[in-house]
Amino acid sequence: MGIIQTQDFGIRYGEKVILAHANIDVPEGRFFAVLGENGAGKTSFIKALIGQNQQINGQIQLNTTKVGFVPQFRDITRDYPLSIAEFVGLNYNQGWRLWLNKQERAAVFAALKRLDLSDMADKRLGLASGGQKQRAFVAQALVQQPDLLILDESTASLDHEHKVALLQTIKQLQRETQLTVLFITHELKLVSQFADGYLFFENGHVSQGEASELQSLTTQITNIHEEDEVRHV
Ligand SMILES: Nc1ncnc2c1ncn2[C@@H]1O[C@H](COP(=O)(O)OP(=O)(O)OP(=O)(O)O)[C@@H](O)[C@H]1O
Repeated sequence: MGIIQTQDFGIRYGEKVILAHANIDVPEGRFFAVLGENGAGKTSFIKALIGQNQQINGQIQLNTTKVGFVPQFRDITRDYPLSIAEFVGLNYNQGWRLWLNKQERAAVFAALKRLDLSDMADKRLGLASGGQKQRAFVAQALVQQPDLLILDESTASLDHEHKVALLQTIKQLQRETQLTVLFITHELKLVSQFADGYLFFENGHVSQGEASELQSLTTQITNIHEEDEVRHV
């Protein structure tokens, strides 16, 4: 049984149809790229999946309650007061508890270690580099050992070297812990080196495919963009 399954699933906002007749089945333990143009419906779909979008029809099933989500935008300015470890530990904090128990602390440090942040656990997050911040965001999402990790454009603001490093870490995690990863991105060429499947949102539909098809999808989409650019000259 797949970890994510939909049957004749759709999303509409009023009269506007975002997605229709979606039938997908994402197997457990895989790394899936979530692709599509701006406004194609990727975020709407993810929100529906985690129960934050009720403007839906048909069936959508998520076969786990343990989901880690790394959102696209985080407002972490230089004066943000928490250390990286405290920030990662916020996953346990419901706004009323100031300290963690022994087990929770151990889970925080395990997540920091996974993301190679042990040496900078006490560094203030506001002063961390872009790459370190992204790793802290992922560590926070991992603390409660999710079965499904969803990342929304986590590599968008990083330079190439840090993009690759973050993807390598996530790939290793997925392989070693049987985590299912949904990686929302516009960086097709980059993610095609790591993903073993994809969901592609386009014109109100979603298609699902294997890693072997990602290369041709990349070429197809790149060609469309190049044609558009030529037309606009
Ligand atoms: N709550 C809402 N009410 C009405 N329209 C919405 C709502 N949320 C999103 N939309 C619209 O639905 C469409 C799909 O948006 P969505 O954010 O899901 O796309 P996306 O593929 O995630 O885009 P991006 O890559 O830019 O993040 C867009 O046209 C957007 O303006």
